[in-house]
Amino acid sequence: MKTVLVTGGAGYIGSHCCKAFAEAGWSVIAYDNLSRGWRDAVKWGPLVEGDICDAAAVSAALRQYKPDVVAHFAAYAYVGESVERPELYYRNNSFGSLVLFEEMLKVGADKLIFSSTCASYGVPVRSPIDEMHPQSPINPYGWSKFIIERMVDSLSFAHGLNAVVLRYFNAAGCDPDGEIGERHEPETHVIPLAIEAAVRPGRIFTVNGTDFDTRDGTAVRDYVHVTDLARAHVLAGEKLLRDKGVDVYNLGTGTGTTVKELVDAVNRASGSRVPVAYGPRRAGDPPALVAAAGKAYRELGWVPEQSGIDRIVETALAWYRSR
Ligand SMILES: NC(=O)c1ccc[n+]([C@@H]2O[C@H](COP(=O)([O-])OP(=O)(O)OC[C@H]3O[C@@H](n4cnc5c(N)ncnc54)[C@H](O)[C@@H]3O)[C@@H](O)[C@H]2O)c1
Ligand SMILES: O=c1ccn([C@@H]2O[C@H](COP(=O)(O)OP(=O)(O)O[C@H]3O[C@H](CO)[C@@H](O)[C@H](O)[C@H]3O)[C@@H](O)[C@H]2O)c(=O)[nH]1
Repeated sequence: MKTVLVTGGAGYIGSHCCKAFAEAGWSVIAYDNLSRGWRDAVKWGPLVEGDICDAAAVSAALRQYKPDVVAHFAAYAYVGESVERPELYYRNNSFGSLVLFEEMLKVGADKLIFSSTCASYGVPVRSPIDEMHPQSPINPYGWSKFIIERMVDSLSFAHGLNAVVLRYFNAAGCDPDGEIGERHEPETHVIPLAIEAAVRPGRIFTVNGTDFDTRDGTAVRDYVHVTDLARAHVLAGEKLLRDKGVDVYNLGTGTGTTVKELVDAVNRASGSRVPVAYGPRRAGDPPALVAAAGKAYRELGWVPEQSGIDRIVETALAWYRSR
């Protein structure tokens, strides 16, 4: 049986990946400091409570569990917060990743799956965005991830680190079995906030910006179901067991959805109307991010199966109601 150590395994995407790896027959260890994760989201193996910035704790976990693959999700991931407090992002994400990678190399753990982001592209110069698109982030979160990607390249060249870098577009939806879901505190993500406004009396959903150069003036994102993302990690893990080097894949669907279209989808799924207000753009938000993900389809054999916007909203709403 192969073992994967999942940093950030108590978080939203990390916990869904723990489930996918366990279902594929892997032994799963979650490594998380619970700063933004949830103890009860760790259900498919032990939780090691530790910080990626703590070299001794990382080293102890690697030595104890000897993972075949490390899947590295642990990070802060709010675009808006990163604009206000960039130092948090460079320390926790960029420095923390360096500590993790150094400790991995010291113990000979040389296979990494890294959670990168379409936020590393910045404002696209062409769309859909393929992996060769220039990376020029417009927020510190995107830069913190860009820096980690460059570290991965350099450590691969110098020390033989092998990696699959996955640039996710917008993770969305929840486990269709309802075992885990999207939980951020504070919640800043568009789908849970729109659902909350639809379901809880008195809540109003604010559209951030109506003057983007998009089909209805609101921002376009490529929403991809978290369960589809999770499956891509298992395929990436299997690839790492076969191949050496560094490979980069976009994970998205190729279909963009505007904020207004999302609100329509939440209206359809919930049977009520989201009360909407219109506000200014949020700092650091690109107008449109849509993936060209053909490389992942071709090379990993990954096909998104649950990423239609209605299915995403349906699973997110079911999770919300179950709580
Ligand atoms: N949510 C998205 O749409 C999206 C898109 C692209 C990339 N990503 C990336 O995917 C990863 C997971 O995102 P998420 O939405 O699940 O976030 P999340 O906040 O739900 O999960 C992150 C987890 O990492 C843990 N963590 C943070 N700092 C840590 C540290 N120093 N040491 C140990 N654990 C730490 C948190 O406690 C949390 O459980 C992140 O790397 C994020 O940048 C997310
Ligand atoms: O109440 C809200 C919340 C969000 N939005 C807008 O909806 C879009 C999507 O926002 P959000 O759900 O916060 O996602 P992103 O800001 O795109 O960031 C997510 O997706 C990125 C990839 O695009 C990841 O890297 C980040 O970690 C993840 O938080 C943006 O235009 C937001 O301004 C609103 O209009 N109203």
